[in-house]
Parts: sequence; structure tokens; C-alpha cells
Amino acid sequence: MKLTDPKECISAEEIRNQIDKIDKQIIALYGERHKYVEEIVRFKDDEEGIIAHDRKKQVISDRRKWAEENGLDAGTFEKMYQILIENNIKRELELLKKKKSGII
Ligand SMILES: C=C(O[C@@H]1C=C(C(=O)O)C=C[C@H]1O)C(=O)O
Repeated sequence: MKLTDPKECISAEEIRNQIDKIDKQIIALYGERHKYVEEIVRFKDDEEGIIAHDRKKQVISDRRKWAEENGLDAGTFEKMYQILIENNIKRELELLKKKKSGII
């Protein structure tokens, strides 16, 4: 991805173009992440396994740390990952239901 250095940008429009490029790439990566989330259901059998409480805690704590290491607000990233993981759990539960009823 070719980006102009933030300090080199000469207008708000140029800055916003860089932000759009970055977000497009971040979202493409979340698309990739989501494919793995859906496939993990092949290795899970029940609701407790889907929620995976300890893993969920670890994921959030690592993302908090990574956010801080990048000069970002840990609480913001904790909230984002809470929402993301809650949605992933819902999706995994739907897929588990389908798996159990033989649809997939
Ligand atoms: C993907 C998993 O399932 C759920 C979703 C997670 C995630 O999106 O990172 C983490 C833990 C689980 O709550 C997993 O068990 O690793």
C-alpha cells in the first residue's frame, strides 16, 4: 500500500485519502480473520467451547497491550474487541446449530 507520510500531506483531503486506504486494508484483514473464526467451529462441539472464556480474555488483554505499544487507547480497543468477539460468538453459535442439525 502506497501512503504519503502524514507530515508530508498538504491538505485535509490528502490526509483523508490516506485514512480511507488504511481502513480499506484493515477491513480486508478483518474479512480474512472472519474466515478463520467461521472455520474454528469445525473444532468445537458446545456453547462453552464456542465462548472459550479464557481465550476471549487473552485476546482482549493482548489487543489492549498491542494498542498501548502503538500509542493507542487500550480501552477503545478493548471495547472494539468486546463487540467483535460477541458478534463472532453469535455467528459461531449459528454455525454450531447448523453443524449439529447436519446442514453443514
Ligand atoms: C475464534 C474463537 O471463538 C471466539 C471468538 C474469538 C475471537 O474472535 O477472537 C475468541 C474467542 C472465542 O470467544 C476462538 O475460540 O478462538
